[in-house]
Amino acid sequence: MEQKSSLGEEQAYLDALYRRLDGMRAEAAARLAEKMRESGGTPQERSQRDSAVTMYTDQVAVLGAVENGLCFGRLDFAGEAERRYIGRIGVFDDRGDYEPLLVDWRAPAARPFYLATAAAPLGVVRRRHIRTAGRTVAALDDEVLDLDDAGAGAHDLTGEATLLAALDARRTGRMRDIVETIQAEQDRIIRADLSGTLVVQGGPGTGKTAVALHRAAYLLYTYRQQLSKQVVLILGPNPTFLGYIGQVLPSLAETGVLLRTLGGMFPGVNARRAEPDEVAEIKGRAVMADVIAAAVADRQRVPDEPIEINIEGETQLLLQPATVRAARDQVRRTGKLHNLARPDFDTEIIHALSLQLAEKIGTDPYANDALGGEDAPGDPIIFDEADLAQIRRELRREPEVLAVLDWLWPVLTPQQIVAGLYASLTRMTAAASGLLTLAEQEALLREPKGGFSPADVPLLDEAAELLGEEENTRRERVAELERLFQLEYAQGAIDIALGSRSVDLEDEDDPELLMGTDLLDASRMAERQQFDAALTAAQRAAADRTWAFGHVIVDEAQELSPMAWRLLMRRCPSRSMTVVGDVAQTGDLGGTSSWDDALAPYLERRYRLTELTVSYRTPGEIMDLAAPVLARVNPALAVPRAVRHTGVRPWRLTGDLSMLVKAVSEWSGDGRLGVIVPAGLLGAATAALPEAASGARADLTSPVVVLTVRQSKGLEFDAVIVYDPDRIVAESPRGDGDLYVALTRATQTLGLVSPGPIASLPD
Ligand SMILES: Nc1ncnc2c1ncn2[C@@H]1O[C@H](COP(=O)(O)OP(=O)(O)OP(=O)(O)O)[C@@H](O)[C@H]1O
Repeated sequence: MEQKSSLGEEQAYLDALYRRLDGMRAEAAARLAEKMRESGGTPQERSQRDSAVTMYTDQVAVLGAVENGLCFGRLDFAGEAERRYIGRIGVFDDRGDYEPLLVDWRAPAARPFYLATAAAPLGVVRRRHIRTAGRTVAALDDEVLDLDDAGAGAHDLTGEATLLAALDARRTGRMRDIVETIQAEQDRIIRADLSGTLVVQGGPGTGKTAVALHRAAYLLYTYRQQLSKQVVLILGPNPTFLGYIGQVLPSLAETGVLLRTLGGMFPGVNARRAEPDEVAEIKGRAVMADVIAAAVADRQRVPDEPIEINIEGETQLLLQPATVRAARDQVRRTGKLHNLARPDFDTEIIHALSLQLAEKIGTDPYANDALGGEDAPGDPIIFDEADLAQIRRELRREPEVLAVLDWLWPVLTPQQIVAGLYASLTRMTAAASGLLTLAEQEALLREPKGGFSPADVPLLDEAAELLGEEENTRRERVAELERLFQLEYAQGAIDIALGSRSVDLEDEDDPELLMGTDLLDASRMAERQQFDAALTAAQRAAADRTWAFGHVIVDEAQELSPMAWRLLMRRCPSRSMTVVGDVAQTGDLGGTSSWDDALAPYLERRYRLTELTVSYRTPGEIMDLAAPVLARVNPALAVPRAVRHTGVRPWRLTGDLSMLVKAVSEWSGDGRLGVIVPAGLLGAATAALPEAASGARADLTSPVVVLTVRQSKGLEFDAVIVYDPDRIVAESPRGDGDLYVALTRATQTLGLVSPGPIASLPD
């Protein structure tokens, strides 16, 4: 009875909240439409109008994103009968004195919702979880924070019933936000200080990714002024993963974040080339910074023999190796970057050539005499400074001189340095001898066609740092990107006006690929804004290789190579970072098994390490099976405590791929099944299961998905079948870590299919 009246009471409150939300939406949409209709005006007016369009577009997006689960909690405080409703955004009454109707979950006033316990109630007497379906209240879970209950419950879970309902829910192939059930240990990380580097170590399913995303939302809310200008970067391991998490931030009403993989961190390059793990490992080594530096230095040539240069087809000058060496050393001493130093090098060489030319003309007055040889030789000519300047100007126009300068000190792009290295063993050896073995150097050689791999990106970045960009190249690139972004931006504004949402997901494909509305509309609108584009800070950051982010969040951070860390640290000079990962799950050969090893070069030990200890994903029965594998990977790491047991032990079948096919066809679950196979069997397994989605860009919303361990990283499925665990272990030096990852992807059930007895797992 009491429950029923409470439901009615909460429904009435919810109805009022949604009415207010509808009102706010209508208002924002009307303002946006009005601003979009305006045209003309002074440049300043146009720029103000564009800022307003950006602001209202954001507002419409935010208000659209909070439809589901707008309000999910209520706190009742002791004494003064105060109540606070907690939700996705803050909502104020539009009448009277603007009473808060809903407190944003990120506001300090909402914190007791996540932290209050019976032992430390923070003034709260009751915490209510309001579960909704659309705009209807579906259920209420009350916790009375009573000291008599303090210490009860195995895990001190907050809102246990709501949490378990969320954990038991079928997976959709897209990650959901956890804003309704954030646990205390997670809340402390989400709201940790912005400054400094925070490392979050946690076993599989402890909510690291969820925490990282909510932290981004929290930081943007709390430090909006600062971070909306400087942008928060979230770096994830692969495009599938970014697709998986891509909806979380918009559902939390945050769009001002840049999501990227390492392969997308060099503007203008879409690094998707596949390569063997062993090759990626070599490219990730710290010593590659020296190899790239040597490769740049190697392009500053000193010839073995004097170079003959013909001036106007008649006078021959000789450029001596010693002259070139002296010029090169002189220019190197200035410390300027390679491309930016080229004019200095030109000056040195032209100066030397001009003296030579002057001397030639001076001692042979007929040399340049158009009449030639009739007159008697005169006295040597003395050149003054103006004559010499004239000679230098002429030399700078001589095609042969220019060609020689280009050969001795070419202006280069980072792509030319890196691809040039891979294209020639001579170049490779010149740069890498003493740093890499000959076999390693040879392993890096490759066909020039086919683009770059993700492991090349830190090398391109390193080269860019050493080359320096010529201002006009940079300006041209930014202009081109601005043009594309104007188009995207215009499209985004139209999409939002039509009520759909857009995410700033990494665009792996054609950046001009527009969806939804008519391209013409978008380009017309882009034209209108040609001169005063309202690029968002995130868009600017995406286009600018040297952008310094306000905060960087790295997920699956254990996979980053030393070279990748180097790139990332350059993008985050403030070292305000959240580094999230599990050193037991490292799969990449260039990744780390120790946070100290990875971070010491930049931070020494000045980082805060915190741990997540409870696994929300993986049931106890599966965690028990995985525990001995973890002990082999790193006995010092604790097995996360599973938050729930399902009563279903992992099952096993013996047989080959046909047995796997049978097991998949007999799977009767109505959620999603992940089939994890050794990398060497992906092709065969995909062929055997033609209905399943598969591979690097698998559609995770399909009922059955076939993946390698690497591809399954960070993902989860209702049920998982792992095929041939021993082969997974045997395939890589990090095989035990891989098996640990594979075993811990299921939220409900795990099955093992193997051609024989499984040596890598206990019976
Ligand atoms: N407080 C919570 N409330 C509800 N669900 C949660 C909570 N914390 C974590 N989860 C859920 O547990 C699952 C695992 O979370 P997540 O993927 O963030 O873990 P992870 O530590 O990143 O795992 P992995 O190391 O395997 O990548 C997700 O479905 C997530 O939504």
